[in-house]
Amino acid sequence: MSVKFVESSQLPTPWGVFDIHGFEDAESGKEHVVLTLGDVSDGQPVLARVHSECLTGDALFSMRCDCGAQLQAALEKIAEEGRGVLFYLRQEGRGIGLMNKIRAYKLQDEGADTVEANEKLGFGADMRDYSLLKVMCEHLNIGKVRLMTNNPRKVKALTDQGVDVVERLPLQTGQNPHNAKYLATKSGKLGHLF
Ligand SMILES: Nc1nc2c(ncn2[C@@H]2O[C@H](COP(=O)(O)OP(=O)(O)OP(=O)(O)O)[C@@H](O)[C@H]2O)c(=O)[nH]1
Repeated sequence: MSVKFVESSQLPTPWGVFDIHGFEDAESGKEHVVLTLGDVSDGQPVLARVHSECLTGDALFSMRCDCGAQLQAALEKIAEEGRGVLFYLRQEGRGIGLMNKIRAYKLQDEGADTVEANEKLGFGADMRDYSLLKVMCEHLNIGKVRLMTNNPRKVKALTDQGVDVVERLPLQTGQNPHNAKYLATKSGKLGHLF
């Protein structure tokens, strides 16, 4: 594992002043960030969100997915509790990258669902790798989490790396007519729990 901690600083947000921790993967050149609020290293379960980058949803307000709404809801919930962690992983497009995600969108415009579109481009349905979470959790001394997700793969990924997921909290928000088919495919083909 070539992921290394780089530096920490502060990040004021509309929901409070978070700490921001930078990590880089020398092998892939990818840079990731983790936001924390409060003392997350005290051994108590930490309210957590593992979020994969979605430039279109997180930064450009896209309604084709539920990513931006989930990101905001997660930060709000962490702020409400005054303690928690957001792992922001730069695995755009479920790991296929931004340009390929736009190619996949075009195929979806033409009738494919989100899984078929990935496959037509020669990718698996979900190419994400969560193994870097181990280094991040160890660095922050996080051993137990209450995970905000609808995705059972994230629960398994953390558990496989020795992080105890003591609770899964559904994160259902951002549904709209533009993402109805996408969300139905996630629950029908990708095993998302809704
Ligand atoms: N390939 C592809 N990726 C997409 C599409 N729509 C959204 N994404 C990506 O899907 C990922 C969604 O990430 P998350 O919200 O962390 O994960 P999730 O699997 O939806 O699980 P939870 O939100 O935790 O329930 C992001 O990387 C998005 O860029 C799409 O149509 N095709």
